[in-house]
Amino acid sequence: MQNELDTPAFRLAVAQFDEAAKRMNLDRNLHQRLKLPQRSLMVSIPVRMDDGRVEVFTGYRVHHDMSRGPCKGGIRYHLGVTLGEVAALAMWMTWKCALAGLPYGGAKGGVKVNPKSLSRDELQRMTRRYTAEIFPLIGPDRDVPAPDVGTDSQVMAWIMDTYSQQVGYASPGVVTGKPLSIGGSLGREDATGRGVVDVTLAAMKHLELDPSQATVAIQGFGNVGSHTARIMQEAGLKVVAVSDVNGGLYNPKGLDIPDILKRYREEGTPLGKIRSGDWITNEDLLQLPCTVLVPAALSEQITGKNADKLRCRILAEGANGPTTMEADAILAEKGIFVIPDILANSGGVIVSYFEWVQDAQRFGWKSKDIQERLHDIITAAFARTLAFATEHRTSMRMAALMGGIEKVAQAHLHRGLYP
Ligand SMILES: NC(=O)C1=CN([C@@H]2O[C@H](COP(=O)(O)OP(=O)(O)OC[C@H]3O[C@@H](n4cnc5c(N)ncnc54)[C@H](O)[C@@H]3O)[C@@H](O)[C@H]2O)C=CC1
Ligand SMILES: O=C(O)CCC(=O)C(=O)O
Repeated sequence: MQNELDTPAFRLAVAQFDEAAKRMNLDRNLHQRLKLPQRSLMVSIPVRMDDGRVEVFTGYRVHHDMSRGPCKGGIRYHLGVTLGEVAALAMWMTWKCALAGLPYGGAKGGVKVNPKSLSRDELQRMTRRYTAEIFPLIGPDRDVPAPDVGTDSQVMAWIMDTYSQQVGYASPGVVTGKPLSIGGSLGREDATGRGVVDVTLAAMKHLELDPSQATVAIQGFGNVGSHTARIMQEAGLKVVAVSDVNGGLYNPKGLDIPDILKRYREEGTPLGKIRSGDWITNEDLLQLPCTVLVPAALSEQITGKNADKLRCRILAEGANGPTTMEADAILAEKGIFVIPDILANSGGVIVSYFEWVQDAQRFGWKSKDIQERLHDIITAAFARTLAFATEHRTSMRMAALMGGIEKVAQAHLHRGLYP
């Protein structure tokens, strides 16, 4: 298995973990165990295509660690999906859930596919077959998937339906990020973006920066990027750049985000045809002068090659694993304040937790309560991480990782597994 795990994302996750484990003097046996997934399932997914052919897709579901509770983590549909990437994302989920104090372990899933190349019927058939193949691993008390890159509430609804058919009753708690009609939660759709804004505002307060004078550039305009843009603007910051896979728009005077959202999301107009700013590449976007840079697309975007060119004051990592370790060292030298992924983007899984609790309670919470509880949990995690980083003179990333790993280590210790 180790050869198949050997991908850039997995190497990054393990290198971060090794560094944190060394600093905290983590038990050697536990270190060896947590370097690898607890279990990984690789599945073949035969799908009848609309033209009658059968195409076989490859999918994965990985459980990194379940010492603290059921596993939790999204499902990614993307051509770049590999076992190593899914395993890295699962490891990050373990630390993320522990850091936020959620009673979960870490998991992730994925299918190597471009979902945009499938018809809606093909996508539904593929999702149902993938669910049937990973059925032995998932369940409300076992492993609870959610949306990630290339998946959304509709995909979660198909998973919930397929799982429910198998067990013979409606089981809303098997996934989060569902439509409201089948047990979804208010506020889950924009939760990751809302959390990014909550921690960005906390960082600005710490750095004594005025939000009304701040500019924001956001790479990625999907679930995380688009809601981050809207909520940043609602909070009084000026969003000067947004992008998707094809490139982005830049306007130093500020973009009209509600108008862009309406045309891009509701009318399907490509970003390049919305003339409210200059057209720039994704590489250009990362190098714009701005107060806050939010990578909200894929991993390893900020590397040893471009980190020196960043001109932001705060890097708020909406994406998972957007920054390599080499880049981290350069950003530290430049004095860029990094809010690491497992903290910055934890709003999604925090509200997923609320959804799972509401499903178990069969009782829906108000939007106001969800936003307040999200704010309380994520800003408390930010404050703990900042206090630890300051006291131990370490980076925010190492402080966040050590905070999460420590809770996982305690769970292993109390359960009598290690040392
Ligand atoms: N959806 C969620 O609740 C959470 C997502 N995340 C992370 O946030 C990131 C984005 O996820 P979502 O917004 O859910 O995905 P999404 O599929 O909704 O959107 C992805 C966006 O990234 C863009 N993109 C893809 N490749 C790109 C590239 N090479 N350069 C620039 N842009 C590119 C796409 O065009 C799209 O706008 C991922 O790293 C994901 O793991 C983290 C926590 C929760
Ligand atoms: O909402 C969830 O359960 C997980 C979201 C996710 O995949 C992530 O935080 O990376």
